[in-house]
Amino acid sequence: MSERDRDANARAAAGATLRRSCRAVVVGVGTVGLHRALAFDDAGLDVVGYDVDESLVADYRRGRDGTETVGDDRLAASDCSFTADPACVADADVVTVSVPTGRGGDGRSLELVRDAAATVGEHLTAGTTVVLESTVHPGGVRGVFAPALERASGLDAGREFAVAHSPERLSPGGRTDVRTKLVGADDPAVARDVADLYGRVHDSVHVVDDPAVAAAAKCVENVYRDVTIALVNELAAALDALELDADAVLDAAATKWNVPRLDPGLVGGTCLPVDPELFAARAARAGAATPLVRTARAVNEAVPARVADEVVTALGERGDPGDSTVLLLGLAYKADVADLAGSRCVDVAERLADSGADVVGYDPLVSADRADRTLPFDVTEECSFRGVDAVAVLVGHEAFDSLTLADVAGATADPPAVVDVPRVFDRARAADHGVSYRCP
Ligand SMILES: NC(=O)C1=CN([C@@H]2O[C@H](COP(=O)(O)OP(=O)(O)OC[C@H]3O[C@@H](n4cnc5c(N)ncnc54)[C@H](O)[C@@H]3O)[C@@H](O)[C@H]2O)C=CC1
Ligand SMILES: CC(=O)N[C@@H]1[C@@H](OP(=O)(O)OP(=O)(O)OC[C@H]2O[C@@H](n3ccc(=O)[nH]c3=O)[C@H](O)[C@@H]2O)O[C@H](C(=O)O)[C@@H](O)[C@@H]1O
Repeated sequence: MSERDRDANARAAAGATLRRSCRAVVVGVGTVGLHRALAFDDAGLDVVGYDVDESLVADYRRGRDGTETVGDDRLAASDCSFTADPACVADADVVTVSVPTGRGGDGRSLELVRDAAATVGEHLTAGTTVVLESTVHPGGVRGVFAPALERASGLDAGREFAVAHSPERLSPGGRTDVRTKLVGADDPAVARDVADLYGRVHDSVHVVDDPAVAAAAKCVENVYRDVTIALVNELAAALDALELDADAVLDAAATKWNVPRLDPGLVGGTCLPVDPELFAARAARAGAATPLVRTARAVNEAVPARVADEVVTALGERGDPGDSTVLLLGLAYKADVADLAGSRCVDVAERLADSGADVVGYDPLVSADRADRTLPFDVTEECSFRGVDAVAVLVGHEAFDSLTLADVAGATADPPAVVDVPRVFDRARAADHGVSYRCP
C-alpha cells in the first residue's frame, strides 16, 4: 500500500469519526456559523462555536442571539457551547470556517479567511478535517486557505489533515427546504466523509472532486442572481417610462415557465454586492473579461442613488429639500429579514442627507436599539407619516402589505410624496389621495 493510501486510510479512519458523534468546532459564528452550529447540534454533534468577537460570544452564552437571525429561544434550546479561545480547535474532529469575505476582489478580499486559517492552524491536530464554508474565488482554497493552515500548523494538507470546501448557500428568510450542499475536495475519501457529515443536515449533497469547482459554482450562482436582478431593475425603469405597470408585466412574463419572477430592488447584503467582483477579478487575472458581470453590478449599484434622486425631485416639487423630512420604510438588506448587514438604506440616506433633508428610518423587524447602533440616521419605533414630506419604501416587508396610500395621506393636509421601490402601494389610488407617487 502506498504511503499516500496509508495516510488516506488513516485519515479516513480519523474521518470515520465524522460519521459517528464527533466534536465540531465552528470558526466564525455570525449569520452562517450560528446556523451551522445549530444544525450540527440538531444532528447530534458535540458543537463548539468559536469567534473573535467576545461580546457576541458573551451574548450567545447568555442565550441571546446577537445576530437576530435564529432567535433567543432556538439558541437557548441548543447544546452548543461558545468560546473566544481558539484552543478549542485542538480537540476537534471537524472544523468549519465561516468568516467574512471582504470586498475588493483582489487578494484583500480573503484576508479574514487567511487570518482565520492561521489561527486554526496554530491549534490544529493531525487527522482533523477542515471545511471552508466562506465564499472564496476559484482557487482560494488551494491558493490561500490550505497553505495558511499548513504554514501555521507545520502539518501537510492532504497527508496529515484533510481540507474541503463547502460554500454556504443559506438565504436568510428564504426557502430552506431545497438547499443542496456543495462539497468540493481533492481526496475522494475526504469528500465522502464530509458529504456524509452534511448529509445528516441537508436534504442532498452534491460532491465535486475539486474545491475550485465548488468555489466557482458558488460565485456563478450569485453572479447569475445579480445579473438577473440587474436586468429586472433595468426593465422596470423602462416599463415605468412607458407608463406600464411593471409588476403586471413581470407577473405576466413569469407565467412562461422558464422566466424567473424577480423584483426590481436595492441589491444589498454581504454577498451579491461582493461575490461578482470576487469572480470577475479572479477571471481578469486569468485574462478573461466579464463585461456583463461588471455592468450588472454597476446597474444594481446605481439604484440607491436613483431612489434618492427621485425623492429629492419629489421634495423639490413641494419646496426646499433642505427643509424636508424623509421617512425610509424598510431598513434591512432585504424583505422579511432583520439583518442590516450590507443594507443599501445607508446609501439612500447619505445621498438624501447631501440634499439637506432630514432622514428618519422605520423597520418593523429591526429593533431601534440595534438600528441606532448600526445606522447613521435616526430610527423611530413607530410607523407615522405625520410631519414627513416624503416616504421612501426601500424593501417590501410582508408587514407593509397592510399599508395603503390612505394611511400615508390620512395624516396630513398636504400628503407626503411616495417613492416605492418594492411597489407595495397601489399606484392607481395615488391620485385619489392626492399623493405624488413614483417608482424608481
Ligand atoms: N450571510 C449570509 O446570508 C451568507 C453568507 N455567506 C458567506 O459566509 C461567510 C460568513 O458570512 P456571515 O456569516 O454573513 O458573516 P458575519 O459577519 O455574520 O459572521 C462572521 C463572523 O466571523 C467572525 N470572525 C471574523 N474573523 C474571525 C476569525 N479569524 N476567527 C473567528 N471568528 C472570526 C466575526 O466576528 C463574525 O462573528 C462569508 O464568506 C459570506 O460570503 C454565504 C451564504 C449566506
Ligand atoms: C443565488 C442565491 O440565491 N444566493 C442567495 C443570496 O442570498 P441573499 O441573502 O443575499 O438574498 P437574495 O434574495 O439574493 O437578495 C440579495 C439582494 O437582492 C435584492 N433582491 C432580491 C431578489 C429580487 O427579486 N430583487 C431584489 O432586489 C434583495 O432585496 C437583497 O438586497 O446570497 C447568499 C450568499 O451567498 O450570501 C446565498 O447563500 C443565497 O443562496
